[in-house]
Amino acid sequence: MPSSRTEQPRLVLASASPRRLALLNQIGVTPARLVPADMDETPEKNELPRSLAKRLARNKAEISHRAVEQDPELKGAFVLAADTVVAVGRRILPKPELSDEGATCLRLLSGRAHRVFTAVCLITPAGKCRQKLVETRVRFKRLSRDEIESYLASGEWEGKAGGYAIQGRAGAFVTRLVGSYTNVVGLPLFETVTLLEGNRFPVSHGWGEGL
Ligand SMILES: Cc1cn([C@H]2C[C@H](O)[C@@H](COP(=O)(O)OP(=O)(O)OP(=O)(O)O)O2)c(=O)[nH]c1=O
Repeated sequence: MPSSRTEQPRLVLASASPRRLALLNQIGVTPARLVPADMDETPEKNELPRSLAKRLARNKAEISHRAVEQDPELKGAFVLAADTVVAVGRRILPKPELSDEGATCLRLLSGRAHRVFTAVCLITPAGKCRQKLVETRVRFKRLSRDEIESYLASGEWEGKAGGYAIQGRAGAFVTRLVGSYTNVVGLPLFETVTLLEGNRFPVSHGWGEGL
């Protein structure tokens, strides 16, 4: 319950991703709590990449919101969730855990353009669900067998959508990017701020005290 007129409303981040937390912190937003949603992220039959991202972001937000509403300390907080999907055409790439799967992703991405979709879902204190879907086009250089091998040895791909992390070594594979860079990392900052501010969660309010 806000006690003074300068008090910021509370935000719960429905994510276990350290990248999402770091991106939120980058814009001066500190979640009151992390309440990740544990759920099956398997695509449905014939599900399109953008539909999958939207469905999963919404489900994550709703699961987390239910837990938040049960918690007297958090009840009434905003809940923010996101889901990132990498696709080549209609083909959805996995979040590989095994190096074979990681190699398949990299061979598929090599020398080609692909799309990264991140859906962001915000549940307001009034229980309204607001979503945005952001698309970024990324092109990779042609990857040699050695480059694929040494990237796999780095382990940076594990559990990342499409089997790479643009914020790490794979940044050097990118020959072209159209759209939001932070969208690829997992949380499109421009659109997230627009979503938050459009729903009465001020973000840039206290920026005078920043860097
Ligand atoms: C393409 C790409 C993805 N990723 C990451 C972002 C996400 O963490 C992950 C995509 O999986 P997600 O299912 O979106 O997120 P997650 O399971 O890691 O976290 P949570 O559901 O708890 O929020 O891949 C990068 O870090 N860099 C990249 O370049």
